[in-house]
Amino acid sequence: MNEDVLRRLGATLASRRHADPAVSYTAKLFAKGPDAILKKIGEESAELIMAAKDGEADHIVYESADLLYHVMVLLTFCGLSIEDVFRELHRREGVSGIEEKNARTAK
Ligand SMILES: N=c1c2ncn([C@@H]3O[C@H](COP(=O)(O)OP(=O)(O)OP(=O)(O)O)[C@@H](O)[C@H]3O)c2ncn1[C@@H]1O[C@H](COP(=O)(O)O)[C@@H](O)[C@H]1O
Repeated sequence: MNEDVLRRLGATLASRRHADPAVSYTAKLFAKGPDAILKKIGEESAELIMAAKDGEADHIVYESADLLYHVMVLLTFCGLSIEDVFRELHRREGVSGIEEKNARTAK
């Protein structure tokens, strides 16, 4: 569970890079290219916002999973992995939100 499920999903998505778009939704997205993946992220974000407005827990979880999946597809397409995101989240663990905000505005 936890990080492992995202690692396994990442490995599955990487294996879809050269898969048949007729049998893999991920391969279909890869074949369509970055604009199609970004469009899906926009749509899924909007669906999550609507679910949150409705306030039904199962729906929020369902739409969050859809969005996470599409973000994972984007990371894979960009040659990145969830490990890169984990590293960034681990870096932030020891930093308060205000410190992080100050560091960003100083850039
Ligand atoms: N987690 C997911 C996942 N979440 C969402 N989706 C797809 O994303 C779609 C999002 O649905 P929408 O509601 O936006 O609408 P839709 O009309 O179905 O999608 P579009 O045709 O509009 O793009 C779903 O219908 C699924 O096809 C996913 N597809 C795959 N996975 C994982 O990826 C693995 C590999 O999948 P394939 O590449 O299909 O083998 C699977 O085993 C799963 O673990």
